[in-house]
Amino acid sequence: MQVIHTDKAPAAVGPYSQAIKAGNTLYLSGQIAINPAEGKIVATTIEEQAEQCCRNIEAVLKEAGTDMSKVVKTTCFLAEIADFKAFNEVYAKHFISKPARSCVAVKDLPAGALCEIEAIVVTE
Ligand SMILES: CC(=[NH2+])C(=O)[O-]
Repeated sequence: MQVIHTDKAPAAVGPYSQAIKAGNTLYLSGQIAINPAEGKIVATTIEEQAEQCCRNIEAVLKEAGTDMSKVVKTTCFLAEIADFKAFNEVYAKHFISKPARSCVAVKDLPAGALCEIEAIVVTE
């Protein structure tokens, strides 16, 4: 088991790692729209927050030596299901390979985030 950490993605806001590699599978913790340089959520709209989540995921994947094309499954959490369409438009620009996905609306997300994305990657 290998812990993945990069300063180019936000530090965890709780007791978890940014990602854990176990065998040829990489499990990414959920990313909310924390800007790693600021250490807080700066983005205000769902589009901006979705973009920051994707950038954070890309940074963790890069640290692990992989990329978005290897993501096999994501789980997406929205604070408002009304954001589904706008969220999808940003998400689709990053997850071009269309991994399997579940997307649900939840009551609240950490730090008042509007969205959170977690991902599973199978490496070679
Ligand atoms: C943001 C997140 N991944 C957590 O578990 O709080």
